[in-house]
Amino acid sequence: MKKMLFIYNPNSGMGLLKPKLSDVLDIFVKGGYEVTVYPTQKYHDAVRKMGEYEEQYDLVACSGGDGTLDEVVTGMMKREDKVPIGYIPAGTTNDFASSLHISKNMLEAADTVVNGVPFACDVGVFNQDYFVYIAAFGLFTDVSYETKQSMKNVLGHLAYILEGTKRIFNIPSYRIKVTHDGETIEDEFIYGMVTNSRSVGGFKGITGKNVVFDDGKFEVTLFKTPRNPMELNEILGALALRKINPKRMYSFKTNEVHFETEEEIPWTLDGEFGGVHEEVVVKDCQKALEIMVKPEVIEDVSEKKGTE
Ligand SMILES: Nc1ncnc2c1ncn2[C@@H]1O[C@H](COP(=O)(O)OP(=O)(O)OP(=O)(O)O)[C@@H](O)[C@H]1O
Repeated sequence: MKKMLFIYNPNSGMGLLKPKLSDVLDIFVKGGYEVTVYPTQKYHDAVRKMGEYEEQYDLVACSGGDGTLDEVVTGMMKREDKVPIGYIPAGTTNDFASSLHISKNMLEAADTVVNGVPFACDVGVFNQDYFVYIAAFGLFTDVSYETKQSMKNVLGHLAYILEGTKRIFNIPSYRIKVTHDGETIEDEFIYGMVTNSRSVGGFKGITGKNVVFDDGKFEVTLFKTPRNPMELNEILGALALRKINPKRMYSFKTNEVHFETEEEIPWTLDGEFGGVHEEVVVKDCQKALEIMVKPEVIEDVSEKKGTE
């Protein structure tokens, strides 16, 4: 029998897993796995568990929100013996799962874990850390004025806060030197994100078109600081239409981008606090990990699309 480690966050988002746990485990066993189950006990526990296990598992499955997936991916990236990851989304937003068409129905997602196919997916390297689908700085990424939920739904709240600041004009702004592909941009920004995702905080389309997850490239979207109400309105308009406005935003694809600031700025990685940094190097580690997906979606999420 094949061996699976199943890590889940009993506290995550909607608490959907608990009533389905027995059925989920049944699907895993019927799928041919002997399962070791581990409910996370505290913050960062999944990373610790990933770093400690000595058994030879054929698959590591996890269930929880983006934070739990991020921890399992981070733990797997640090291991020599990498195996595919299965994911049952149980959080509130689940941007990444929806990008990979992983079902919100727990039992369907459990079926994909054991009967799906491994998809070699890009992983983001952020200085010494890792992320699955978004590294972001700026508004809402400062823990001191952060509520958990607003970190998740970044763009919704970006629009919300900007609406509220129409008159006050006290939006935190950062002067940043951004370098990618031999080009340098120096400007003032209120918000920026490096993504490998089709939706951010439920906002589909804002990270650009033709996003695939194994092309070795991120989408980088940077929002310039508005200097007057008209510029602010242009940003709000772009957010409402989920479209890039090249006058107010920079948008490009790259496999490596550097951010340098004079002051430390707060970042989030996959919706969790990612520390404050003056210098950040983000690299795309192409096809670094395998994630289980439904066979029929490979063509849609992969760069092979259209070239074969
Ligand atoms: N038993 C626990 N008690 C407290 N925190 C935990 C526990 N297990 C995991 N965590 C932490 O909770 C954080 C959030 O986890 P996760 O993303 O799975 O859920 P969520 O935040 O409810 O979901 P979503 O991100 O979709 O809103 C993670 O950083 C994780 O380390």
